[in-house]
Amino acid sequence: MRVAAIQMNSTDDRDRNLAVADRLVRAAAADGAALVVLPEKWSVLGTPEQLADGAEPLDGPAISWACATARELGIDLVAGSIVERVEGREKRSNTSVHVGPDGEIRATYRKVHLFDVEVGGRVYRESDGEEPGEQLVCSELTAGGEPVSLGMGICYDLRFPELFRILALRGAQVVTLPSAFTLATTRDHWEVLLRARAIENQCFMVAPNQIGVSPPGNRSGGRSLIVDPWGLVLATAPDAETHVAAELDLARLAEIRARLPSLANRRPGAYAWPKAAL
Ligand SMILES: O=C(O)CNC(=O)[C@H](CS)NC(=O)CCC(=O)C(=O)O
Repeated sequence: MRVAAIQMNSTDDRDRNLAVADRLVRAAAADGAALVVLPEKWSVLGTPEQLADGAEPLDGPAISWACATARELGIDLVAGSIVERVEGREKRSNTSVHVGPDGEIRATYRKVHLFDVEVGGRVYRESDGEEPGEQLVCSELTAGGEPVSLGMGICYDLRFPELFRILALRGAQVVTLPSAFTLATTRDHWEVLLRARAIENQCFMVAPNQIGVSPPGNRSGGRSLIVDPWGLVLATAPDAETHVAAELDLARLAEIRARLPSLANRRPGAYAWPKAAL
């Protein structure tokens, strides 16, 4: 199965972002990708006010475009994450949407771990405007007539290995991680964490990142990556708005899990912390 990660420099200009996404998703499909993944907040990225203004429901312009485009191109499209406005709720969600080749929404995952962090001289308080999701999500797609289990994470989730372990135990073979990782943490943590999650859970990681400056001057680090279950980097994006693609060999995944059965060798019975220590 050929997959692609789309790297973007999204801004608060939704029309501009949709036009770039449209061009890059079409290029990825023309390059043979059957699964294409957009980055975090690809449709609108900006100040908290701009994010609030750019929020939309799942039948708004961004996901409507994603459904029509996935159907037209006959691809599975993980429409990164968008800032989702939910009827009857004050705060928004950071929501990743899997659309199938028939243009139907297959799964939605709302980011569980929100980014309330000081890094690179800036303060991020994602929870001011957004509400965390309360459940982990695996979706499914079909490649060469075989079902493929798709685990869904978003950006800062990458720092919580338990999320990926649980997705792997539920059967995830390919994990998508749309991101807007900061420049500082892309430099020092991004590749290490992605390769670790791939190695320890023996799954493919498809991780498109934002690149460059977005309002009000936040910097994202690019280096969108596709990693295999042995931890090898199959593709890295250069510093540009572009797509990168790689062929995922699912037979290799099965072989790695059979020969180095660390998932099967877990000892959950020994992991219960002694009650006396709590
Ligand atoms: O940067 C922006 O403008 C927008 N960023 C985002 O939307 C999100 C939430 S603020 N970024 C992350 O989760 C970064 C995680 C991260 O960078 C890490 O864990 O190191």
